Amino acid sequence: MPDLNVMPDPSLTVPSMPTGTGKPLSVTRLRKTYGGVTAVDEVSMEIAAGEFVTFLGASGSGKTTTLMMIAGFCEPDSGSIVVGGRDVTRLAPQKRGLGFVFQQYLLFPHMTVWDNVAFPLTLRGVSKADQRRRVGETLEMAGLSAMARRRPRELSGGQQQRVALCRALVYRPPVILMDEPLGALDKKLRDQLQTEIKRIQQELGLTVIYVTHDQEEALVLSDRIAVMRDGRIDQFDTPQELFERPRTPFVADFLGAANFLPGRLEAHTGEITTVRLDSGGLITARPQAVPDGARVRAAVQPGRLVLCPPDQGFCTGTVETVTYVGTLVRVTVRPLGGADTEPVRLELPAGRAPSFGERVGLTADPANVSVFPDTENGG
Ligand SMILES: Nc1ncnc2c1ncn2[C@@H]1O[C@H](COP(=O)(O)OP(=O)(O)OP(=O)(O)O)[C@@H](O)[C@H]1O
Repeated sequence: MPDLNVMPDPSLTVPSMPTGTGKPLSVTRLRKTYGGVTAVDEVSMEIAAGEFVTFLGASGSGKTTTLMMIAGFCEPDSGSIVVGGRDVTRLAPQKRGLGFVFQQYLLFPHMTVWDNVAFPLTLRGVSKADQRRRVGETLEMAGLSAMARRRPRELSGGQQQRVALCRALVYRPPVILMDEPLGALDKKLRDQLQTEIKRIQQELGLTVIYVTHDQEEALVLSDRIAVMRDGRIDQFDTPQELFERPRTPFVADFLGAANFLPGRLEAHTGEITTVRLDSGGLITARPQAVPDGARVRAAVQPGRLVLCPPDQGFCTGTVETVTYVGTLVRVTVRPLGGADTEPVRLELPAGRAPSFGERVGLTADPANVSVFPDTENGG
């Protein structure tokens, strides 16, 4: 039974946090080396107030180092960080006023949920009355009001992570930094908390910088994603742009496990680029600044390919595998003839699945086909 004397007055728990609390953040030519390793290499980005930005990349691509420099836990070799117009590059972490949520919840085990969430306010000398109001409304927003008197060990992993989120939100930082905050949770809980994080971020207009190596998570949460590789940003764009207009083969592959079809650039006509594939067919793509005759790779996501009658698309082949994954079906097609016999991967609605062994044609809207120089093969 909770001690009702210390429970917040319900009249004070009506959510009243102002929206639009987030501030813009700009990072200019941030660089960090460790011995001979360049962890972060001249990273620059402008993040708008209220934007949800994710650093996405493989292990070792520099995501955490970039975030830690923004947080102030890691000193950059050069470059600057400006939050809401204030240069914070040389400030100690606690002077930057940013919020953090990490994979490890780092809650105080001996304190109740309420006290854990109130802690940043106590540190900042916020009055008791204000603390009650802010902690109350923050817990309510995260659906934790009923657990205010529990200690962390009496909570599930997901609930503990929500408490950690509340603790970061309670003092309304202008920017919240999150490093794989859902990394330790199972898939179902991750999905649930993703929705909650997004809801709270939108409700409050928070600026969030989020680190993950999980592309699905990045796509669900982000207004924009910075795809990182070897300490640099390959592309910083909306999820849609990254999918539809990947600027590098790495982005095309990392986001959508693209098919890369080797060939030679045949012609540019108006808004269309034509590539003669090694498998014999012609594929049309978005215009690209690649010279005629160059070796190229035409990239197309499995979900952007469409079946057509044999001999009518850019490729004709035989259905090699058909795998149902929920409402989708994954299909591989082995192209007939030509030098290129790599199977092509498709993702189709389950109702449109072809049969094993069927002969099919493949086509794609040119707007969904990217062309990249094939640097390994003379492009
Ligand atoms: N304290 C350190 N000392 C030496 N090298 C480091 C240090 N921290 C990071 N690095 C190196 O810097 C590079 C970038 O590391 P970082 O942790 O930023 O990558 P990441 O993308 O966050 O990876 P992960 O997803 O595995 O956390 C890696 O090559 C890493 O080994």
